[in-house]
Amino acid sequence: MKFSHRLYEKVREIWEKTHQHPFVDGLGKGNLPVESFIRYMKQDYIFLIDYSKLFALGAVKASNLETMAAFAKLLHETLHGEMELHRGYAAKFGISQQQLEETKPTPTNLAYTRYMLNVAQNGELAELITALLPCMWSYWEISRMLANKYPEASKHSLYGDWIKMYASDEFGSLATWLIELLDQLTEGKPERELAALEGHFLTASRFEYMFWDMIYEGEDWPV
Ligand SMILES: Cc1ncc(CN)c(N)n1
Repeated sequence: MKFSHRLYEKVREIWEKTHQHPFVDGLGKGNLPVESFIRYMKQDYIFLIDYSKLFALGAVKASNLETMAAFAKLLHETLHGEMELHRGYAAKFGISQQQLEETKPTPTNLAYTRYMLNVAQNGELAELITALLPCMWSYWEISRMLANKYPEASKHSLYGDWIKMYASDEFGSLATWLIELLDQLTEGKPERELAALEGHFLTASRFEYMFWDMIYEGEDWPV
């Protein structure tokens, strides 16, 4: 069995629960309150600033030019493709780029990005990938699931662009490239190392669920 299949099985229940989360469902149904989406978009923008750095670290840890170039492409696509989606939404809501950048992270947002950056800085390339992969892979899954479940979802005047971007073949091909690289890197690795990688994938999948939930519940610092 490919290691990515093992990872998928490990987190299947968490991802299914994520698919049913009212925030995610509201994106598909189109009835998510706009204030929740604005809060998400601002938190996600600063999340992506840190997330981009993981790709830069991936280029540092890559062992060949082809892999370096692919991480550089992922970095570019995140800064200029994915984050452009957020800047476009912000402009619609009258939020400036500076206001976006000055958003203060919630506890869950900060904990999630610090966790991934810590793994990326201290671990080898396979660890970096398992920590960042639920982010890309689960968004690709969620958006395709929503597009199938709610055929009108990708035409929604507000949330349609979000669904189209994450369900796109371009986004999917970046996620698939990472999955395939991880499968190559883990071939023949001892069980002790595979279990540690599985642990990163599980933790990041839990954080993905928590990210949706903290927006929905309006999490903030208690003091
Ligand atoms: C929290 C989160 N997770 C995943 C993605 C998809 N890159 C995102 N934009 N934000």
